[in-house]
Amino acid sequence: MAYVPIIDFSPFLDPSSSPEVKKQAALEIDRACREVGFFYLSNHGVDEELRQAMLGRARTFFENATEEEKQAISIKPAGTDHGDDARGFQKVDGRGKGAHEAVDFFRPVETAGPPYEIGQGENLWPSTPSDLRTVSEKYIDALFTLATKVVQALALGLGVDESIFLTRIGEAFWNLRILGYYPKPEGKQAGIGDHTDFGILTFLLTDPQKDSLQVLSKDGSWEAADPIPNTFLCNIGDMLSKWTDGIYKSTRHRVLHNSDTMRISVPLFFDPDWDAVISPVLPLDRNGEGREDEGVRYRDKFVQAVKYSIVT
Ligand SMILES: O=C(O)CCC(=O)C(=O)O
Ligand SMILES: [Fe+2]
Repeated sequence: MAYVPIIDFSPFLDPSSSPEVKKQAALEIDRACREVGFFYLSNHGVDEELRQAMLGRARTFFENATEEEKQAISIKPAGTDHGDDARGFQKVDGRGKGAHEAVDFFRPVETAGPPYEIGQGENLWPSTPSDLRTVSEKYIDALFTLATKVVQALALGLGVDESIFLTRIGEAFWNLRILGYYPKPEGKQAGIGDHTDFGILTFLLTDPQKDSLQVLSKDGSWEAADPIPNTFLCNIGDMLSKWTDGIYKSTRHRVLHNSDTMRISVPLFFDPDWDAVISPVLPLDRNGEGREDEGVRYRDKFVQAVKYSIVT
């Protein structure tokens, strides 16, 4: 029995499903969030052709982009030139953590720059492949629709008024990342060091390779989270953990990639609005108003994440 549960999301997409059926599915998600922090979502409504197009474009980038092109779109320090410390290409050499290459794109933020503050610059789209941007934008749109529905399902499972969540994700800050794990980098481990994601929910799309991603279980063992066809692997980020006063866990995970083939993955991080303040909505006797004094402004969390390089 796999450690991470599979959740059938169709009750939330089928307009004819009864409130009881929806509630049942919401409670299944709730349980996965409390106990594991990860779940596979099946029957999620995102077109398989679009998912494969997204994955395929990411692979084309890592297989074909030249070093010059990677250099041209590499992340530059905020405040200099057009840099913002966050958007663009990076080669992570590992140093005991895990070697990989990544390109990060973020929701555009209204900004006065250049020069730009952290995270507030322009996306640096590569020209290989030439339609990476159009495919990504279509993919992000589809994921946005899905993520909003998942957040509604979370509210239902928690018994919280969904507007508390929806008013803070109307312009949710997203981060689309394309990742390439090259096989057997010399003297290094291909992968990503263990970490938690820091937003609300991550929707992971990967190629079919197994034995790469691992999830830390409650009893301290690392459990495989291998891809399951036609599903998204979803996990909880720190902001959702904060929102639920730690009842939902942002679970640590890592990638150790040892095969001879390059592995491609595409996480979409779905985060709160850039300026949203996230404070605990639980327990419910607080009327879901949250404790503003304990609130975290998402953009401050983001800046901190970039500064201390938890943007892995
Ligand atoms: O590549 C993966 O499977 C996971 C990537 C990940 O955890 C991340 O980028 O935060
Ligand atoms: Fe992650």
